[in-house]
Amino acid sequence: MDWQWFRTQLLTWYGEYGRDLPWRPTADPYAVLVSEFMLQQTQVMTVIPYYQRWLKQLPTLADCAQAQRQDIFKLWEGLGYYRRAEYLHQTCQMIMYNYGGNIPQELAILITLPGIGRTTAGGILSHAFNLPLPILDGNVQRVLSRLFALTTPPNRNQKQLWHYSQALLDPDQPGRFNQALMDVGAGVCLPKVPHCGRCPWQNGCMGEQTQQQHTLPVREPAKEIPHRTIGVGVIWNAQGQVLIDQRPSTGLLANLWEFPGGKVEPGESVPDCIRREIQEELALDIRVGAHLITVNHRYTHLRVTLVVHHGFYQSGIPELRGCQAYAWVELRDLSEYPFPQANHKIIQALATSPSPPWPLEMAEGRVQSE
Ligand SMILES: Nc1nc2c([nH]c(=O)n2[C@H]2C[C@H](O)[C@@H](COP(=O)(O)OP(=O)(O)OP(=O)(O)O)O2)c(=O)[nH]1
Ligand SMILES: [Mg+2]
Repeated sequence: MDWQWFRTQLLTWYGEYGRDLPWRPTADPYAVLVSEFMLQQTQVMTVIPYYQRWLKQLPTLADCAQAQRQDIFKLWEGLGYYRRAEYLHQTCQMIMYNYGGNIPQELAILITLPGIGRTTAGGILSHAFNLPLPILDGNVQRVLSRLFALTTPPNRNQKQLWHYSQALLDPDQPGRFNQALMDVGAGVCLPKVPHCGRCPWQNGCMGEQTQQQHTLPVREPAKEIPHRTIGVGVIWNAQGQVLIDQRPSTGLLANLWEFPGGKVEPGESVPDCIRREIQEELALDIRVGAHLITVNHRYTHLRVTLVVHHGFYQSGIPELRGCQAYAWVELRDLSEYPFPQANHKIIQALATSPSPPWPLEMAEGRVQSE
């Protein structure tokens, strides 16, 4: 295989068509680290404003290490996969306290840090330190599967894919090479419609030569995503504040705030579910009132239908039974807390209903879907 041909083709193409992205010109390893975390599972266009805001508020690794958890989550809100925010925070703290504030330049060490897998480590080391380490995210897996006509589904073919990513990599300009490879994946070798006519590797692509560019990579049949109906209560107290709680530090949507509630059990009505959940999670007695909104939302591994009712505090002192913290807050202060994506519609519905004191039971229910 003439690896040099692939390198020259790609880097020449990149010089002309490479994207102008805010993290590309930087030589600051911390800025590269932030960009790599944000780009895990998230598209470039979505990441850009988050990246810029993050570096404005936390310009150095030390700033990030010392930041409050709450501020970290707030800066990440809306970007999804919130685990990444927590890992990035922890990683910066570990680099600060265990490695004197310098990002370790050894792959074997770097991948021991929270949230850093081989691809993220390769991205950081090649970009920030120009070390010859390959990457293999979803886009790269697709490009390589086509380029070498690999007919095994990528999730069962990791070893071979890593091998190709390493073999192709330009040892002199690994940072540029990896960036260019990502641009091919994001702009040319697209999942549904590969633009082979614009590809720097067209003449060397075994997938195209065998007319498999539309069928590769081979996908394994997708699993059904389970669906759950969730009863959710917006509980009001006599001061016109509403009750929110912070989800546990592990599991789905860890550390985010929510309106208390949970899964409706078989045969249970939604109001019964809300009463039970608030008893189970916070040990409070409430009365359930009018329906506020129903929101359908799809997370990566779960689809939920949130059936939201108003509710009224009756009695009890909150106990933290299934959550980390709780707070009674004014409606206008809700925006200070990081919530799951699906909650924006709930908060919007609250903002457009009349403010308390008002006959809460009379509130009109509205149904809204995806
Ligand atoms: N309670 C609640 N759940 C929400 C909100 N927003 C949101 O996306 N959800 C999602 C997160 C979860 O996938 C689901 C709630 O399920 P859960 O995991 O809390 O269920 P649960 O209380 O029955 O807990 P468990 O018995 O499974 O531990 O709904 C919200 O404001 N309140
Ligand atoms: Mg719950």
